[in-house]
Amino acid sequence: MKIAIIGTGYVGLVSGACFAEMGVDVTCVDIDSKKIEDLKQGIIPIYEPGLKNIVIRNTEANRLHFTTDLASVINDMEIVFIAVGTPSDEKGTADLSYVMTVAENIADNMTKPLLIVTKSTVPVGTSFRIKELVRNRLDSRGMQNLKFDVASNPEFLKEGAAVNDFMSPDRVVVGVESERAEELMTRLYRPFVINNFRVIFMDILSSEMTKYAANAMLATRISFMNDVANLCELVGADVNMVRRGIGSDTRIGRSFLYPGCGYGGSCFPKDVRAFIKVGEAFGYEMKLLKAVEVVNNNQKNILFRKFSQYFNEDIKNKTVAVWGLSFKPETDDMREAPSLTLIDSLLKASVTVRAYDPAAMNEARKYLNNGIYYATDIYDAVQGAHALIIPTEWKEFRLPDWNRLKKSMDDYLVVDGRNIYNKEELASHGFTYSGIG
Ligand SMILES: NC(=O)c1ccc[n+]([C@@H]2O[C@H](COP(=O)([O-])OP(=O)(O)OC[C@H]3O[C@@H](n4cnc5c(N)ncnc54)[C@H](O)[C@@H]3O)[C@@H](O)[C@H]2O)c1
Ligand SMILES: O=c1ccn([C@@H]2O[C@H](COP(=O)(O)OP(=O)(O)O[C@H]3O[C@H](CO)[C@@H](O)[C@H](O)[C@H]3O)[C@@H](O)[C@H]2O)c(=O)[nH]1
Repeated sequence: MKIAIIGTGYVGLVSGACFAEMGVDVTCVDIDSKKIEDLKQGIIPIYEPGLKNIVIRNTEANRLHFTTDLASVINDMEIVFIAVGTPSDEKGTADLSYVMTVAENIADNMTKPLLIVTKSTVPVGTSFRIKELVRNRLDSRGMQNLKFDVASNPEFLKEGAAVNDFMSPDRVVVGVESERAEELMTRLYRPFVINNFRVIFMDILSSEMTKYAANAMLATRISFMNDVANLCELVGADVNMVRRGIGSDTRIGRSFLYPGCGYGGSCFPKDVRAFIKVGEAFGYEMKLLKAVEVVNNNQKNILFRKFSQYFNEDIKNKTVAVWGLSFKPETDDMREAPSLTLIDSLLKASVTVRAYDPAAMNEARKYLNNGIYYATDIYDAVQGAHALIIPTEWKEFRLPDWNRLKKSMDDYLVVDGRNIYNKEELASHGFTYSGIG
């Protein structure tokens, strides 16, 4: 089976590499020629555990190819996936310009029947817009008889665990409107779910809706727990115990109940905004999701507030060590990372920032202007610091040498944005601890 994936970012590259791993002949297409040249040489543009080996192995096996030239490959394909970005526009609506440009490109070059699959996260109705656009452009080329199908196949992988999520999905959601599309997608996904067939076929609108509903539900759980944590702090309850107490109810479940300094990343923030806008477009107010967003924006300021309150707002010219810059561990992705909100507030308050991240330092430089010091490791970051703040829970932060840290710091506040430390233990080393909840 031959497929093309257009857009070689987090989703396109992981999907392409994983499909190739299952024996599919995959061509990854991108307009970024530097990215494509690098990939041909086994240089991976993102930090994603396990990805490099799969890319190199399948490139060497001649099952995974990279090109910038869609036109030269499209007519060899049975399926083409659209996996380009759908960022928020200035109003929070999903910007579909990349998706539509790709659809035009497909329409202007296809000469054989094709299944066009939307993998990007898109507002309900987008796959039908693609269908209409492609049909119109084919007709205007005099190709009224050329048949094609569309399908929706939203992606549910998490960054930092993307390969595993893709290779062993909880489920695969596919929206179709023709038997041919269902047959092709069944054939493509069978190797991933061979012992337990978890492909859920549905209509296209429901499939597009499922993706936003899943992310919105997860974001809602997080904002709910952040509210619960903030109230726990006021009433003197322990949110970690509350989390365990409610998570052991199988109706609630344990995952995605961790309070913190807000959700970030390239998906939850933009998809919650876009889902609210889908509601607006249909005259329906998504009140709950608006609150989810408000809670999250507030939570992203919590680390700065705790630091500032500890020093009675007298923070000018203080020094802060920030451990963890990416929006979550095991990725270098900085999109909408809570660390950005924190560092912005610190710099505005004339606080000196010494930052360290195991993987995202280069990426962080693109998001943060000069004015912060990029430390070589966690110990370098705390030199002369009055406080240590942790927005991201990388594993290497879990068990530091507290005595060594104490000797390097000028004051001893630890603001733990992900509740990875124990208050009593830190107190025994002479630190003042402030977690979430
Ligand atoms: N990142 C995730 O974890 C994740 C998970 C599930 C779904 N999604 C969704 O998948 C989509 C892609 O997200 P991403 O994070 O992989 O994006 P990304 O920004 O990492 O990658 C997008 C890629 O598309 C390329 N591109 C743009 N226009 C192009 C064109 N005309 N032709 C070919 N390539 C083009 C860009 O150069 C870039 O390499 C989004 O809709 C996102 O919401 C993302
Ligand atoms: O209990 C939790 C779980 C997560 N987070 C935060 O939520 C954000 C998102 O985390 P996560 O969902 O693990 O990463 P993403 O890679 O953004 O993945 C989400 O977004 C993707 C893009 O749509 C979807 O495919 C995934 O299913 C969905 O989990 C991060 O800032 C986390 O720190 C919490 O604060 N508490």
